[in-house]
Amino acid sequence: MPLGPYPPELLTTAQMARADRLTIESGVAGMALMEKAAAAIAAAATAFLVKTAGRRVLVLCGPGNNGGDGYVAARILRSQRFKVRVAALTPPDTLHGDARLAATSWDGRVEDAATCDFKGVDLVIDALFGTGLARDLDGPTAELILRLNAWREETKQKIIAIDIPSGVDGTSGAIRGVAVQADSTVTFFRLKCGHLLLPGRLRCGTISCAHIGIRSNVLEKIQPQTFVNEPAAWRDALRLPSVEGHKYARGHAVVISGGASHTGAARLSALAALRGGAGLVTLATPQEAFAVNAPALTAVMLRVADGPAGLSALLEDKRKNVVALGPGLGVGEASCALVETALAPSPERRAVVLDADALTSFALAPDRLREAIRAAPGPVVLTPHGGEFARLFHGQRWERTISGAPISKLERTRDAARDIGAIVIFKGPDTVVAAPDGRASILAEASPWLATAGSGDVLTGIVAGLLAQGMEPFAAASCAVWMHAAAADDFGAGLIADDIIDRLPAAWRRLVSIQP
Ligand SMILES: NC(=O)C1=CN([C@@H]2O[C@H](COP(=O)(O)OP(=O)(O)OC[C@H]3O[C@@H](n4cnc5c(N)ncnc54)[C@H](O)[C@@H]3O)[C@@H](O)[C@H]2O)[C@@H](O)CC1
Ligand SMILES: Nc1ncnc2c1ncn2[C@@H]1O[C@H](COP(=O)(O)OP(=O)(O)O)[C@@H](O)[C@H]1O
Ligand SMILES: [K+]
Repeated sequence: MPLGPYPPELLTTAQMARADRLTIESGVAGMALMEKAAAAIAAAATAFLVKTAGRRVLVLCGPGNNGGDGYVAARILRSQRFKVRVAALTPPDTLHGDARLAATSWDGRVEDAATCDFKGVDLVIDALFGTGLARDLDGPTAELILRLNAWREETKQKIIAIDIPSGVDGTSGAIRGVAVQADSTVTFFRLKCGHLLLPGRLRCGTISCAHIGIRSNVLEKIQPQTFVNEPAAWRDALRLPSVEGHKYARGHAVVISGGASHTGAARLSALAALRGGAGLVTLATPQEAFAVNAPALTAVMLRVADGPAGLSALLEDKRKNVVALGPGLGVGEASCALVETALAPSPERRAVVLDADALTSFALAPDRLREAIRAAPGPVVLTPHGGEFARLFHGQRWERTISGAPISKLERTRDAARDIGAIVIFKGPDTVVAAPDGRASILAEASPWLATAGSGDVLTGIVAGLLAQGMEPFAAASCAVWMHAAAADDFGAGLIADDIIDRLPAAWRRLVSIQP
């Protein structure tokens, strides 16, 4: 995971605007923030130009404060003797507030961005739109961005975006019409959700976050609920084995196997639960699959449990504190009944992890699952991929709000968690974890090699393993997603699901080395 670490909180564009406002109200001049923002951009540009021995910079400025940052950066770069051109979407004398002040600090020529050329340019700074982008881009602005992206493609020259590539929605990561393809993005104070959510993340290039004089105590008023999924967000909730501990102190997870011809998935989950740190893991198998499972297990224990009655009998052992089911389970009423048994009210606060077929089985009856989760005494974690999410939460099909703003994967996950009353891990390249109380995390980066059969089954097991140890459920779900990605990162190219399990100790070592 080469990106980050980033500051922990992620903001919406509205929250970022509030952070700016609160800072300005506290007595810091808007222009002072802009000078610092521009200095960070100029430093990034200089580093790039020195590396490539480039001298000619084109700054594209928009109508708001993002454009303002651009004018100031242009001035700083010219003072460093780079050859700087500025091209603007609107004439500088039509700007307002700090942007106008910033534009007047540039005493060079201002070209019309609609017709400007990129001849001989070594680097473009994209200062068209930042967090104030309010609607889809079209007309000459859209044409300019398409021309800019084509120039980058053709010449292999680079683009640095100020705050966010223009056209990317900072809150949702959606592309509003068209968007700049940047090589590097310098944002301020905190990342915005749209920097990590797809497709926005793919437009940012490398992301860095500069401090511009906004104090972190503004966050006490803003109360962000979304976090970068990095150890800083949950490391202090992690349970490590204690010197006087024993295996039962680390919990006992039960994973339910499918029938004789579908046993591999649950075995992956079971072994991952053990590597995830559960003290004991039992694979509960139907009798018909016993002979298939038995020779394939060593540290994972095996018990026969046929149907709901068999599972109930197994769960009479109160020390079995987590049940995970779904991988290879089969879709249908039999699986619904097993899920309901796992979730059934009992004096213990047993945790339940539902994945794959355990979710799809309720596609036609999500209310039935909602009821069972409501009655469940312990925490419940659902781990859908895109298809499973769509099947289970098909009511949430709207892509935009009435005002036209895109609804993000983050908001859909948060709504789903609230609606169903469980922690939801919405998997994919930008995995989002959301809790019913509104907290959410987004993974900054994961190896695309994770898109391999059985990889999700491993994640299910890691979640179960962490829950077995009594880790707080939202933290456990986020930590599992991070460990899964860290293990894949450690292995590198050519990974299959079994390799993720083998590399979990490397993820543990990284975590153990970080002080809470
Ligand atoms: N004082 C501040 O508030 C600071 C702001 N900063 C910079 O300011 C940016 C935010 O500034 P603004 O809020 O002015 O917003 P932007 O500069 O991102 O854009 C807002 C302007 O674009 C117009 N606009 C929005 N969507 C459009 C569309 N689709 N087509 C055409 N025009 C459109 C709006 O009417 C407005 O004029 C940040 O991204 C950051 O770069 C930084 O300098 C730090 C300090
Ligand atoms: N392109 C990708 N980049 C990074 N991670 C991915 C990508 N595609 C899938 N993943 C991750 O791989 C896992 C796949 O899970 P899932 O779709 O359930 O697979 P399976 O059912 O085969 O186990 C999830 O953790 C998901 O987040
Ligand atoms: K920009």
